[in-house]
Amino acid sequence: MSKRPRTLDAFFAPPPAKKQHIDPSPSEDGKPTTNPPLALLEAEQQPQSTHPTYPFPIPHLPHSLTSPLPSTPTTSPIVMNTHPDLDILYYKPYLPLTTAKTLFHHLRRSLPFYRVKYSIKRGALDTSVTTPRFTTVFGLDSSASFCPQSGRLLDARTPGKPLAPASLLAHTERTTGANFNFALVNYYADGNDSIAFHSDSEFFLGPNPTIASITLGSSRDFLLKHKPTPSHHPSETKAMKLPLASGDLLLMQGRTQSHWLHSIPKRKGGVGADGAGRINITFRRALSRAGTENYYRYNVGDGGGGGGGGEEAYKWDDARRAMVPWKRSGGREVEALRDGVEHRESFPTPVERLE
Ligand SMILES: O=C(O)CCC(=O)C(=O)O
Ligand SMILES: [Fe+2]
Repeated sequence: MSKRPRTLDAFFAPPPAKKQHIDPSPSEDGKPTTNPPLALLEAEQQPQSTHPTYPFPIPHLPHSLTSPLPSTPTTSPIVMNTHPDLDILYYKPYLPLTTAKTLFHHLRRSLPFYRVKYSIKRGALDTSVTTPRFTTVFGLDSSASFCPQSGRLLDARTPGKPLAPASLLAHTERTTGANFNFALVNYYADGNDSIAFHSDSEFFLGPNPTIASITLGSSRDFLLKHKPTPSHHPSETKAMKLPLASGDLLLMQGRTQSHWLHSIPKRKGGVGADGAGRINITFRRALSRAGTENYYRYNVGDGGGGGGGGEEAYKWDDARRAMVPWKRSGGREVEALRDGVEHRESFPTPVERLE
């Protein structure tokens, strides 16, 4: 077992040693291309990372995915700052199309996802909510680390290692000038999967957080509207629509989270024309342990970094072309889950999201 706490870096970092090289197949014009099947094949041959609380082995990104990320951004962003309080940079595209496609298939195939169930108070009533999309999360706030033996979260007094520089994360940090320590991953399998209007203005992200949001796979509409104001500004009622496409990056910053709401509405007609689902990665920076606990609770459920257990994991099944419940095995997982039960009770009241 690894002695090093492995979180975001374990997934996004390139593997430590290049064991073998598979030449990418040439395209018609003779230039090498990143070919998805080859890249996936390559991924299967990479050493796998482990994480004591995650707790499944996860393949590293294939080299063919890390090498095409240039050291400087290739496109200038569209600046969206003429509406009140809106401060968005829209990189369209941010990743080359073939890279985005390969990354989509790699992530969908490799990651365990969850459909987290939780309860919220509506008036006096406890209402049970099932998140209407698949989610998972990687990362730790800057005050926390994982104990590799027990899977517990350790507090600030325990020396934790900073996240290692990693390919997609580092590229996004270089592009945006921001620093991140979390990646939330959403998978919208079809048009019924969605996220309701909300803002990511959680206190543990600090005031005016910067959030980088990457789209992979199918396009989906992203709606933005201003939060209610005393003057009933028109942007409260007429939502702005951005058709986010594979490889796009949206950087939300400044007063965007404190003053605007965003959503991915359900879409009639199921999946997009390309027949695939959509993966969304958001990079964020949590400033306190409350961030770690909240993100794991709401994106992995009680099987995640905070301990607990019981949330069902799903994995992509190539033959059935669907997410199917994943039957896990292995002693380490059971140990982490058992260990987490008592720890779960020490959670602070989580920040709730309305679906
Ligand atoms: O899928 C998206 O583009 C948005 C996801 C989102 O808003 C969130 O996870 O907070
Ligand atoms: Fe959001």
